[in-house]
Amino acid sequence: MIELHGLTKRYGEKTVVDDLTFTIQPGVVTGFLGPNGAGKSTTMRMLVGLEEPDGGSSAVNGRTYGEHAAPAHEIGVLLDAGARHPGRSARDHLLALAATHRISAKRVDEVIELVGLAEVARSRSGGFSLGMGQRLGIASALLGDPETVMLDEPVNGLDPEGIRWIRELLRGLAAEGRTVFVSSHLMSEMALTAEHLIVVGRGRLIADISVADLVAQSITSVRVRSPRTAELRAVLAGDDVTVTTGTDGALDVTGLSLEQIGDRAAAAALTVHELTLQRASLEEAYMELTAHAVEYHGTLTTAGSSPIPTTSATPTPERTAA
Ligand SMILES: Nc1ncnc2c1ncn2[C@@H]1O[C@H](COP(=O)(O)OP(=O)(O)OP(=O)(O)O)[C@@H](O)[C@H]1O
Repeated sequence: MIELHGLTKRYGEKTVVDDLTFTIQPGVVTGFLGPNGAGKSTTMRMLVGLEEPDGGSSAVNGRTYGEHAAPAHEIGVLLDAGARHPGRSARDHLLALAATHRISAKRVDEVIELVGLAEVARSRSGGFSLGMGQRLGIASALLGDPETVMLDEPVNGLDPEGIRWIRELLRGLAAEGRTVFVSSHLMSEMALTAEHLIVVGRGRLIADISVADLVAQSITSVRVRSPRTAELRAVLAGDDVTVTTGTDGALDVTGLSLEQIGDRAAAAALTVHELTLQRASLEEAYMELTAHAVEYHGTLTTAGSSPIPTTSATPTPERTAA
């Protein structure tokens, strides 16, 4: 388990991690999401004592990182896959790490096998591709068979097969009852890997929410199709109701539930050929959550997005029909 209480970090005038409080539970993969510069890496670095917080506290498996006598058995981390001597082989790199915790060479060979580096384990790691480096970083994290695993952007540089492999690996580690905390700025990836999400923007907590709840909150409108569109439009009209017509003639309705629409159509004896909930994709829900927290905008970023909900209890803002 990982616990943060009011964790805060400032660099000069800028607060890059701002009063973060949340708990990462064992048994599920928790995704740590946020735009570039949101403070994810800084948070992770503080959790393992690589940065000193300016406020708040954190604990891994019930104790601060520094209180653990053998931290590699408590928390395995991948923070920088390039952090290795290029002249050393993968095996020697792992043996050196293993020596700090009296971990056996047998365990080194096990993790090499687990991450699929057996064929290149004795070659200079300086020649490794980005993906091979990520695999070596993951092997380092797993070396101590830790209860908690924390990986910063582990899919960086992996090919599709590698991405699928890490997804299954993380889910497997969680299924064994471990705490798995993994950062990404890609919702699409986290949607497939994580069951729970911590979303941050500009150092602040935006959402602490299960993927299932985020999906449930992302219902944005109801699509209804009828051969008597004009009459249906009239019976649905109301102050807080927005009805737009799609190119195929179907109506897209916000402000009424699926049941209310069905009841009104039935009361007016209007035949309905389709009545479906339209959900924003998780990617859209995430973009809405973080719209105001994106620090570095590309030229294609649209202006005037919805306000950010500040807690998990706040529903995803509804997409307004144009
Ligand atoms: N050592 C440092 N000195 C000054 N500013 C820093 C330092 N480390 C990080 N920052 C700043 O802190 C902010 C948060 O950075 P951080 O790397 O934690 O974000 P991130 O969410 O991991 O982003 P990314 O997805 O781009 O890796 C950024 O504005 C970054 O420029």
